[in-house]
Order: sequence, then structure tokens, then C-alpha cells
Amino acid sequence: MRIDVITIFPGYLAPLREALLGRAISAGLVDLAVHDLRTWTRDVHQAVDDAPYGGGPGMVMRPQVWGEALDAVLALDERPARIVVPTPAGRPFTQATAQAWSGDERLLFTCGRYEGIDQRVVDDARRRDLTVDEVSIGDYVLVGGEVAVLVMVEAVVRLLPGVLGNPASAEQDSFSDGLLEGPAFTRPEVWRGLAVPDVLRSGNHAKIARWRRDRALERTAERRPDLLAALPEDALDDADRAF
Ligand SMILES: N#Cc1ccccc1Cn1ccc2ccc(-c3cc(N)[nH]n3)cc21
Repeated sequence: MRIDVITIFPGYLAPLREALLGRAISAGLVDLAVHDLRTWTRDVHQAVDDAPYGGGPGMVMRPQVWGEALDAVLALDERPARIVVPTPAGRPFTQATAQAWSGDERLLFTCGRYEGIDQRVVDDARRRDLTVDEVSIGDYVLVGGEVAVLVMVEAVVRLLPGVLGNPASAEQDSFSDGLLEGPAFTRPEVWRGLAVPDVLRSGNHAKIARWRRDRALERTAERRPDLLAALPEDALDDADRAF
């Protein structure tokens, strides 16, 4: 997978070259290129923003700079790219989104700042039949798109074959079966007077699986009843319903 990121703060994306993601890049599983948007400015001040039409607070990012940047970065590779625009006004980015995008050949992230990017940049890309996804990582407002890109790239890249040491980790993710993950424990057996649940030390794999499923159902019902309500009809078996 090729990943391009366009931003006025390239340094914000440095964490993508650390740890697991850094190893995925070194292993050739991911090609990452970060581009400074100001490369495509033409004025001495390298202006990337201007006042909003219709008035209002803040500034809006200029379409000309973004249009030239997108055209240039898209042209760097013939593979089709999904253009991702982080925005508080986007469709929710979920585990299902990450799963879907993990099958893409190329992702191109555009990091806005100020009050966002002139809408015509997205409109122009779409009318050229480019795939453009405007996505939100949560119902809160960040200062720019860079942090959202860090979140989305990590969520997607960890799903690529060969990235996680144990692929089962991704298969047993929270949300992979529509439920939250239950509690996890490791040594010591007792810590500050708190013991690991006996069933987890029983060696009875059927009982352990049932216990873990019950804890996941319990936690989901308590913290995210919306996820429980959204489960497909056949997602819960009789034992689940009995819980
Ligand atoms: N746009 C916008 C905007 C609108 C109003 C106030 C502040 C901003 C700042 N901003 C500029 C770029 C940008 C990108 C993504 C987010 C973002 C995503 C999530 N899920 N929250 N915030 C915010 C971003």
C-alpha cells in the first residue's frame, strides 16, 4: 500500500515512522510519502489560506494550492488513490472503514487546517471521478487533520497482512464481531490483592471462550448499547441471549 499525506506540518506525521508502522515501512509493506502543501504555493508569503466568503470566524484553505498539490501528488503513482479528507463534518471512520480501506492500493490524505479546505477542491476531485471520502474520527473538533490521519493510518496499516506479529489480534479486535473486547489479565495471579478470574486459569477453553464472550456482551451492553442494537439478527446465539 502506498500512502501519501499532504500537510503544512510534515513534522506532525513523524510518528508514522516509529514502532509498528515504521517496521511496516522498513519491511516494504507500506510506502509512505509526506508532502508539504507550501511546495505548491506561488507567492513570496507561501499563503495557503484566505478569508471566508460570507464572513465568519477564521480562515479557509485556498483551492488553487490544494488543486495543484493534489494533481501533482496523484501523478506520482499510476495506482488509483482513495482521497481521504478528515473533517468534523465527515462520515464516521469506524473499524469497518479501516477494514475496507486496508484493501486499497493507495490512500492519499489531505490535512486541512484553519476552518477547513475550500469545498470546491473536493467537488472538483469528485467530478473527475476520483474517490473522495470526507471522514470524522469522532464527535469533537481538532485543530487540523494531521492527528486524524495518524489515527486512521494506524487503524488501517495494522490490518495489512504481515504487519501484526499475530494476525489473530486483528481478527479478535474490539468491533471485529460487533462487540467491545472484555477485560484482559496477565501475571501475577494476584496483584494488590486482586486475583485473576479462576476460569482463565482453568485450562478449559470452552469455558474460557464463554466467559470472555459474556464479559464482552456485558461491557458492550453497559458502555455501547448502540453497538448491541446494531448487531445483525444472527449475531447472537442462544447462549448469548441467555446471558
Ligand atoms: N475542518 C474544520 C474545522 C471546522 C471548524 C473548526 C475547526 C476546524 C479545524 N480543522 C481544520 C481541518 C480539520 C480536519 C479535521 C478536523 C477534525 C476531525 C474530527 N473528527 N474532528 N476535527 C478538524 C479540522
